[in-house]
Amino acid sequence: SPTWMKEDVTYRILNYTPDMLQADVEEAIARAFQLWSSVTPLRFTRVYSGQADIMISFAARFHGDFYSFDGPGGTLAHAYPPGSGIGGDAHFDEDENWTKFTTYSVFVLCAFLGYNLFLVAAHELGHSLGLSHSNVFGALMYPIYMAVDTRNYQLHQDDIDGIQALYG
Ligand SMILES: CC(C)C[C@H](C(=O)NO)C(=O)N[C@@H](CC(N)=O)C(=O)NCc1cccc(N)c1
Ligand SMILES: [Zn+2]
Repeated sequence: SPTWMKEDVTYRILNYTPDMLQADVEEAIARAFQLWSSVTPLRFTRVYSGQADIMISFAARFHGDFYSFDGPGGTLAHAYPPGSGIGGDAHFDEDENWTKFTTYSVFVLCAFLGYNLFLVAAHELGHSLGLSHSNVFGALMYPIYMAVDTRNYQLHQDDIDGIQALYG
């Protein structure tokens, strides 16, 4: 599978979801990148203009590529494997409710607040780095989202093995 042929990879946040504070979006994305940089030689640098390797955006329905989003639920986001142009880019479905909380958060009394952006971003960035889905239940790259406590989230060994097979 394709990988970035360099250790320094740039990313740019093109727009924001109205569901969260911009600072919380930026922190969720930065923490998601840190998960992967902590187990690879990769370094991620945020840029604020021009072309970045990984362009991050929120959009709904048709958004200019061949994979339109589907409204609330269903597909939450998608990301392209490493490459030029759209390669590496990650798109998040704006019709989802994005949050920094998880159902384990003390702030959540009962209602399901939505999808944790850090968790989904960590999964999507796995794709942006070249990982495909895992069949290991509990792995970050498992195809189905599971709300877990994200306060001190650790990559599953399967995720570490996968990314180190590409960049170790
Ligand atoms: C065929 C793909 C475009 C599906 C899409 C996905 O895998 N994106 O990476 C997706 O949004 N899958 C949903 C499946 C679902 N609605 O349960 C998902 O939760 N993926 C994100 C995710 C986030 C965090 C953890 C895990 N394991 C999966
Ligand atoms: Zn996925």
